This record gives sequence, structure tokens and C-alpha cells, in this order.
Amino acid sequence: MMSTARKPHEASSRVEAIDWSAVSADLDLQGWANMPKLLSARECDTVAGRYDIDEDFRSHIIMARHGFGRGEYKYFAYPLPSLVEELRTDLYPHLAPIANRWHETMGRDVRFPDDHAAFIARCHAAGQTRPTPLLLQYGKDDYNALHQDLYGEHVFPLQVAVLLSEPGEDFEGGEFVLTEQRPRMQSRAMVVPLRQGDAVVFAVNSRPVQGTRGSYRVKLRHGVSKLRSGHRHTLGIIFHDAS
Ligand SMILES: O=C(O)CCC(=O)C(=O)O
Ligand SMILES: [Fe+2]
Repeated sequence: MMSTARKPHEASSRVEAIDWSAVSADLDLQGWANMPKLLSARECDTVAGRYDIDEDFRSHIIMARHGFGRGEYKYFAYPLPSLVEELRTDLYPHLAPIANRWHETMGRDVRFPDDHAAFIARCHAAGQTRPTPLLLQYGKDDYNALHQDLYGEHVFPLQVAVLLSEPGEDFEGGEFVLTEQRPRMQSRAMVVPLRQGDAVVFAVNSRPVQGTRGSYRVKLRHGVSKLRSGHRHTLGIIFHDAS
């Protein structure tokens, strides 16, 4: 009998091919890691092209109306597009051990299950039932103010953003930035160099830093600097759902 199961996207095998020990080391060192070429240019164009298909989304946010910056984004509705669903499901088990290690170091009691379905069941049981993967769209002069994607009590401490447009070709400016607020010290900024199809995994809220006298917590925020020209799309993958 022929299987009716959908053929997995090639992105699934690319997730398995990622050097996860390097990702883990970069996350520990700087709070973010680049996963180059997670999506092909064609996949990027296909995902970005969904922005105008209203049925795919549960809500549409004009950032300027909320003081979030300038630009817009849409949260996907369930069921998620298969590529987005697959990325969220396949990335999670590689990130859960890092999340658990960070929680242990930071003295947090919460631990994360091995598979995403179990974590989502926990979110849903707590009333966090709305999907959080999103598509963002920026034009000239648009930017995303520094923020954290927290949507309720349950927070998975890592998230992923995939740049769907090519810098220097589709847009100028519009860099992905992170700031890190260290206790009793001034904040520092980091610019993440991304090309089309690259994915950055980064800390949602806080992360542990190894100091000379034990570890301490730092708080991260992320955003996007102002576009000087062109258009930029991003796919955001957040692992907790929203209340
Ligand atoms: O457009 C970006 O690169 C940032 C997207 C973002 O804020 C997110 O994915 O949570
Ligand atoms: Fe965000």
C-alpha cells in the first residue's frame, strides 16, 4: 500500500546535519549561534510568499501602532504550514538539552521534555494555546525595537529566526541585533551576520555566563536595525505558545 504521509522537507535533514556541539558552544559563549543555509533560496521565497495569504494567519500586527517599531508581522494559525511545523518539531529536541543545562546552571526548577509535542501539551494545559511562529515584513525605514518574545508563564529559553531575504540585494541595513544586559555593568550589543536562508538561534530572556567566581545571569533582547532600502522578510520560530 502506498503511504499517504507527506514527504519530509529537505530542511529536516539539514537540521540533523547541523554541528550541534558547535551551536551549543556558541550559545554558551555569546547567547546566539548561526545555523547557515538552513533553508534554500527557493524555500525562503516560498515561505515569504505566504505573507499575503490571509487564511494562513491568526493575527496581523502593525508594529508602529504598539510602539514595537515600524514594519509588520503575522502570526501563523494552526495547522502551521508543513515546513514551519517540521522546523519547530525537528529543531526542538536538539535545543531542549541546552535549555535544560541552562536552567540547571541558573538554578531554575523547570525542565523541558525531549519532544516538542510534550512541551506544547504543557503550554496548552496552562491556557497557552495560540501558535507563535510568525512572518515579519519590513520596508525602507522599518525596524524592530529591542524586545523579548514572552507570551505567558511557560517559556522555552531559546528561539530561532530565519532570514528569508538576501542582504545587499533585497535590502540594505536591517541587521539582526542582540543586546546583553549584565548585572551592574553597561549593556553590550551584538550584530548577527546573516545571509538569506541562515537561521540564528538565541536566548529569549536570560542565559548563564561563566564568570571567574561561578556563573551569573544576563538578560538578552533582540531587534532589527533600520532598513536603509528594499524589503526584508523573516520567519520567527518560538517554541512556546501564547495565552
Ligand atoms: O526580523 C527579525 O530578524 C527579528 C524577528 C523577531 O523578532 C523574531 O523572530 O522574534
Ligand atoms: Fe522577536
